[in-house]
Amino acid sequence: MTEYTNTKHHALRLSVQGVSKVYRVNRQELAVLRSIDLSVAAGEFVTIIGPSGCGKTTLLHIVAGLEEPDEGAVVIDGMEGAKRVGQVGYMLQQPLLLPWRTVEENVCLGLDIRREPHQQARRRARQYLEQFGLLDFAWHYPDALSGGMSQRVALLRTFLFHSSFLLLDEPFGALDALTRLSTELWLLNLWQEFKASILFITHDIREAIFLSDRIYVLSRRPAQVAYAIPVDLPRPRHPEHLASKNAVALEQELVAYLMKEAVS
Ligand SMILES: Nc1ncnc2c1ncn2[C@@H]1O[C@H](COP(=O)(O)OP(=O)(O)OP(=O)(O)O)[C@@H](O)[C@H]1O
Repeated sequence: MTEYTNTKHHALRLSVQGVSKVYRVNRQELAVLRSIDLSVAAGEFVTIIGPSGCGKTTLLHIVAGLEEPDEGAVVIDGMEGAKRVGQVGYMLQQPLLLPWRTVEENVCLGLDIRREPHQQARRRARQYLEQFGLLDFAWHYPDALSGGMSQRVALLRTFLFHSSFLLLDEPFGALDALTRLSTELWLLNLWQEFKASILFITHDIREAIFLSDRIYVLSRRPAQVAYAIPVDLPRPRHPEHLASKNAVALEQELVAYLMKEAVS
């Protein structure tokens, strides 16, 4: 594993320490995660990439507190065990918008759950809908939205509820290439506006490089951290950064590793 000292960011938001997980199904054991260490610092955008089925979602579930590890610890903002639950926002690949609520009402969902005063919540939602180019859709229902728009609404909802630390599980997997790129740029704007910390899962090497400050590369199951690689590209990111020497070399390194893990 490549050692990496984080100098740009300071406060540690997440520390995963020696996490292992074995599922037991029909008296059979499936070792999924083996001694995973990783961290996310304040304001950092960190991505996990790894072969299909290696245990990425399981790891995110453990961070969120939906599952418990067999060994190891997860510390979020200094809180461990059950205390960490509810400290992060978690968004799945499917946007899961409520079909009976308009876009504005969907974006307000978390604020309503938190019992923020009705008018105040709507004012805030409208401000962000406008700032992030969604105001024209505010009174639409989810079934009238494209896939890319639905993901934007779901992301904005997650940011408004848990603005400071988000877990995103392959949120753009179902989008076509151009929509995906514009939604990635949109997410980076949102991340910078909220100064959030993000732990992101993707299968897509280009996406990992484009978005991240650092990438953790997992081995096949039982997943271990094979590398933790800093992405040495300027911010704010532009699509042309992907053609730079650094990005191309990193992409080749990741492709070679992941192809080897997928076939061997
Ligand atoms: N609750 C569970 N009980 C038993 N096995 C499970 C459970 N959840 C996941 N698994 C198994 O654990 C392995 C890892 O699954 P997981 O979804 O974490 O991988 P992943 O890397 O996110 O997959 P993908 O790349 O397909 O998104 C898979 O073989 C899966 O079938």
